[in-house]
Amino acid sequence: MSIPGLGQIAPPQPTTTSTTRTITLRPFWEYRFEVPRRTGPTTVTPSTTNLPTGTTPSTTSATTIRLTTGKAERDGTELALNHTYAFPRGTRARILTYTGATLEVAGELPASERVAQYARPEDSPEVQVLNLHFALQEARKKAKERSRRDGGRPEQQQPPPGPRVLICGGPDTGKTTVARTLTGLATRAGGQPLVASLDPREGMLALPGTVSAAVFGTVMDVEDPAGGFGVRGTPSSGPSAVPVKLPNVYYFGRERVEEDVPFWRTLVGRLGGVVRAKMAADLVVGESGLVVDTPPASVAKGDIEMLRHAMMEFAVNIVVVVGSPDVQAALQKAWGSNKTLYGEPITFLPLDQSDGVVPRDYEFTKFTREAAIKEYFFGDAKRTLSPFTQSVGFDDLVIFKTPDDAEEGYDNRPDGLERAEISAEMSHWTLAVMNASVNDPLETIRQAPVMGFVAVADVDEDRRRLKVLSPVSGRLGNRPLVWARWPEPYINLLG
Ligand SMILES: Nc1ncnc2c1ncn2[C@@H]1O[C@H](COP(=O)(O)OP(=O)(O)OP(=O)(O)O)[C@@H](O)[C@H]1O
Repeated sequence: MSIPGLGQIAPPQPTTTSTTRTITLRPFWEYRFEVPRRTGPTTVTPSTTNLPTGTTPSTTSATTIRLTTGKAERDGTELALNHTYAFPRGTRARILTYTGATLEVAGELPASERVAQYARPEDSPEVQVLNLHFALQEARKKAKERSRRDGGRPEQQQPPPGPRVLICGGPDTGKTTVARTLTGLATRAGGQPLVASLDPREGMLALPGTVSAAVFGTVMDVEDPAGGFGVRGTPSSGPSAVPVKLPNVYYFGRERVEEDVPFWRTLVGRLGGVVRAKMAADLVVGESGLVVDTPPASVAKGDIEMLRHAMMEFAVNIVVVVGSPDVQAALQKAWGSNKTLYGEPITFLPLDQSDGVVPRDYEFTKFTREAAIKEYFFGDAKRTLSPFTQSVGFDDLVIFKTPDDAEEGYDNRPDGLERAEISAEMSHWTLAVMNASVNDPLETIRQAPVMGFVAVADVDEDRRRLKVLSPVSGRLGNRPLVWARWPEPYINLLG
């Protein structure tokens, strides 16, 4: 991927080698790959696979995959036959087939690749996910029957909506992949499920540091490094490969929930309200239900209470615990005998962790975070966006910041914001533009939905002016901006 104006993305190297290979997948086999993060020599991890060799020079800067026969999908979203999909740098993904398929893999050699082979379909961890999907489809069918039969009742007696599923488990167990797959499969079956992401490290359809929810009523972008949950799925000033989703986004501004548990709980409460309203307002959305992706949980760290809070706010009636029996046991003990606000029992389902899940290290998550920020402002290889650059006087902007943790009394401050003095320290940070007025109480501003993000390209303290990049044009002065602690300013966007 090479985006004009971004100095830190290395240009394609003419010396890069590529292979054009044919990969044959039997039913339930998966082709797993990672596109290199940088250009340069790459090595392929040897494996017990049917990966052929054969090298031809190429300048293509991404790995491409074409489905040439059969049917295959990426996390629930089908690949079109004979369409060439280009996967950008840093993509880690798998292409799975239920019935057998042939893929043509070309372009840059993946940094690692293997074919996961299963002697019998039931050996694949995906069978459990598929069975769960079918069970959810049954529940959606019943919700539809109920809402057609009892939908006209007064609000308090409304029937329960479709299944509300919370996906949880330890770190790197494949939670987001399961959430994405269930969403893709539901959308493919004609549903319009709501999806909520409560993990601020990832940021669904938004920059990292946020929690968000959106209706997934249309197909997801197979080429998105985040498999359809990334920033390219959100409205922008450019065209989009697939219809965009309209997320409700709240800015947490920190990496981990434990850094400010009360504020995370507040935002989850707000998101829960949005989700309940959307389910009540739209029959198809209500019947399709909800999928909630959660931050990694550890019993030792006391995260059970965090999950319990999310279960309550979203009236969850199915809890899927991926690869973490201890989390399941603790949740069931704490919450197993409770009922949802619709009076339904709560079902706990264990799922095996797929052996394909790759733990992500610091460098990888930093790369994906940077890539998401760049993509938000500049687009991707297929869709170049031109961010609007404006020079603004210090006195024309109202910026608030979260005070340092060390500050006295911080824990007791209900608003958690203070007016920021603009300084060179703000250079290269992204700021959230809040859907509030600069005159609103600080608490209201901090909990307001996010309209979008801007990046501070430069601060000229002598002239008291800032250079600000925004995805669209428009005056910023009447909207409060929030400068939080995360994501940190790794990159100079104007290079
Ligand atoms: N079957 C698979 N084949 C190949 N890669 C996979 C597979 N399942 C998951 N991955 C990859 O493993 C990584 C971790 O998966 P995922 O994000 O689903 O885990 P998670 O439990 O949500 O992580 P976290 O604890 O950080 O929230 C991702 O890069 C994902 O694309």
